Amino acid sequence: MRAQLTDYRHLGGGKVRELYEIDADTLLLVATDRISAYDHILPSPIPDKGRVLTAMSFFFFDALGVPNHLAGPADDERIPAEVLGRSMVVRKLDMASAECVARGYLTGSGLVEYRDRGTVCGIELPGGLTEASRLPEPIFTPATKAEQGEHDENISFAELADIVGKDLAEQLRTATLDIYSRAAGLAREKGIILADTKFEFGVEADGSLVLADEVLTPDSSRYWPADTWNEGEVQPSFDKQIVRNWLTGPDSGWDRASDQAPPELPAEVAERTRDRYIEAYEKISGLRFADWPGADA
Ligand SMILES: CCOC(=O)Cn1cc(-c2ncnc(N)c2C#N)cn1
Repeated sequence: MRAQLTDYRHLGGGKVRELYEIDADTLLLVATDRISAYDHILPSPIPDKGRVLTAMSFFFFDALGVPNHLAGPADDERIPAEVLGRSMVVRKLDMASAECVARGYLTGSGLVEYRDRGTVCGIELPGGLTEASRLPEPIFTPATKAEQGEHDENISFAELADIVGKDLAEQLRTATLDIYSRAAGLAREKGIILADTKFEFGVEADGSLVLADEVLTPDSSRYWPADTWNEGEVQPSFDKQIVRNWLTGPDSGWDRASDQAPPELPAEVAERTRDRYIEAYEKISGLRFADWPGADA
C-alpha cells in the first residue's frame, strides 16, 4: 500500500519541483509538470513533463555509474500514487553549497561575462568567441545558490575554494567536468548538443562525493538540436523553443518586456512541448517513455 503525500513533511519547493521528508535519512524529490520560461512560471502545465525529466535523471544516474543519492527505484513503495513516475526517493546528504556548472559552449550568463571581461568565472578564454561558440574545452563555472526567483551568482574557482575548501573544490571541478563530458558525448551521438549543465553534490563523511539533485534534465541543462547549430546565433532550445516562440509571437498577446504574467498556452503548444521532452528522452536513452511508471497517476 503506497503512502500518501500528506504523510511526508513538505520541506520546500522550487520553480518546478518539491521536496518532502520521508524519514530522518530519506527525502522525496518530486518533479511537477510546471514549466518556466523567461523567468516566469507559466500558468499551463506540460503534461508528463515531471515524469519525462525524472526518467532522464534515472537514466543518467544508471548510465554514469558514479555514486549517487538514489535510495530506491522509480516505483519504490514509498512513492505516493499521485506522484509516481515523477519522484525520486533519495538519501539525505550533507550537500556541498555550490551549483556545479559545466559549460561546453558559450551562452547565457557566461557569454555576458565573456563580453565584459574575456573570462567566465575568472577563466581566461580565447578572443573572438560569440553566442553559442563551442569552447576549446569544457569549463567548470560554479555558482552560489540563489534565493527562489533570483539567478545563481557565478563565482571563480578561488571563491569556491574559499567557501568549501580547496580539496573539495578540486573534487567538485573534476567530477563536474568528467560527468559533463561523458554525458555530452552520449547526447552528441544522438544528435543533441548538451551545451551546459548544473550538478549538485553531497559529501560523505569520508569526503567522497555523491551525485545528487536531478541530473542532466532539460531543466538543469541546455540541450540544442545539433543539426541546426550555428555559431553566432541564439540556439533553439530542444525542449522549450515551441513555448518561447508562441509566447513571443503574435498570437499570445503577451509583451515579454512588460511585467505581465504570461498567458495560458494553447493545448496544441503544450502537447507539442510534451512531445519534444519525450523525443529528447527517447533519443538520448534509447528507451521508450511508454514503459515509464505513473502513466495513470
Ligand atoms: C525544491 C527542489 O530542489 C531541491 O530540493 C534541491 N535540494 C536538494 C537537496 C538535498 N538535500 C539533502 N540530500 C539530498 N539528497 C538532496 C537532494 N537532491 C536540498 N535541496
